[in-house]
Amino acid sequence: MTTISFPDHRSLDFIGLGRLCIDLNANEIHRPMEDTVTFTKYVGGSPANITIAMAKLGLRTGFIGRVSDDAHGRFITRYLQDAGIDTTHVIVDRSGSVTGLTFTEIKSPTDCSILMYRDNVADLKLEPGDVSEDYIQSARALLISGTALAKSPSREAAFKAMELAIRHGVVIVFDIDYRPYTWTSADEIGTYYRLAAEKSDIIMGGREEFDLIEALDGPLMQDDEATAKQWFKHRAKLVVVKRGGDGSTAFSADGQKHIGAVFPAQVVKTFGAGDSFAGAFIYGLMQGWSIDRCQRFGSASASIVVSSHSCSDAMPTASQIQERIDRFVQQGI
Ligand SMILES: Nc1ncnc2c1ncn2[C@@H]1O[C@H](COP(=O)(O)OP(=O)(O)OP(=O)(O)O)[C@@H](O)[C@H]1O
Ligand SMILES: O=C(O)C[C@@H](O)[C@H](O)C(=O)CO
Repeated sequence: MTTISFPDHRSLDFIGLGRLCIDLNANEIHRPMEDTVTFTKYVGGSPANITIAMAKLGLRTGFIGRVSDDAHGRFITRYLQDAGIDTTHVIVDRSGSVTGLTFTEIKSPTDCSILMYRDNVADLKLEPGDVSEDYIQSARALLISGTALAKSPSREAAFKAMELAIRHGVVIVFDIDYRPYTWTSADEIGTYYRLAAEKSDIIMGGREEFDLIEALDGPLMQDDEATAKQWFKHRAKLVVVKRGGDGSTAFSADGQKHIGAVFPAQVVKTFGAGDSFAGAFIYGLMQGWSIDRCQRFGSASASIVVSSHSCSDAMPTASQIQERIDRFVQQGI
């Protein structure tokens, strides 16, 4: 079994890098956003959600990012601190930037969409000088979310963080996290995502996200096995293809394929599944669990979060996840 070897004797388990935003989730659901009057505010941003998930699971976490110099930035920083996440490298951006906003529309449990306001956002103002070698070196794992590659100087900051992580044996988790905003062309997307994927130990994404970054490889791709082989040529030890309500497939470099099942849920909204899955899955890897157990843990976590109104707030503890697994085992699922 391919296990991921995380370095020991580090002061942090996990550092997230990139998007620190705000989710505004519709309160009046089962209708189009035009008919929504009120929203509930949560911390958002995929890397923030995943880091919050890791903190809720009891890991020692930190974050490298920029927040806006206003009440939204202060809200985010305070929330991270309250969650036990180190914010010594969360920087207040003083260029007049704003916090990215994600409005969510919940038309039905299976028809959800997000509307993102991302002009002049603070998270993409992250600079290479914000990335400290000592800080990177203090972690067992570093999460890079693909949207951090969408624009300079965040792009260069992310690549610097990856180079430092490689230098110091920090495991790089690359969540493709494709969001169409900010990117200018398919070639730009392919170029930077591929460069990042080639440096990463663990790559996670949806089938369509892998197709997007593998476009250069032509029609041969769109096949999970081919995708895994493609990235095993580089540094990857684990490639996870997420397929929504159809579960996930994890490929390990030793040639094994692991099918992850889905835990039934009373779905409120579908988004947040990937971030909760990722947090619990990586947590399991850091415990030295088998990949099958990590997938179960990730799927159970996702089933909790898709049954909730929020993403970040709803991230569960390890006992909550295990309780859900135990309940389904007792029910023979
Ligand atoms: N409707 C659902 N019910 C239960 N579990 C789900 C559901 N949708 C997704 N999951 C679980 O979450 C995992 C990841 O979901 P998905 O593939 O949607 O990730 P994603 O596209 O990154 O999600 P997000 O919408 O957060 O970006 C799946 O492999 C599955 O285990
Ligand atoms: O990643 C984003 O910017 C949006 C998230 O905050 C939101 O919770 C979501 O869509 C998670 O999948």
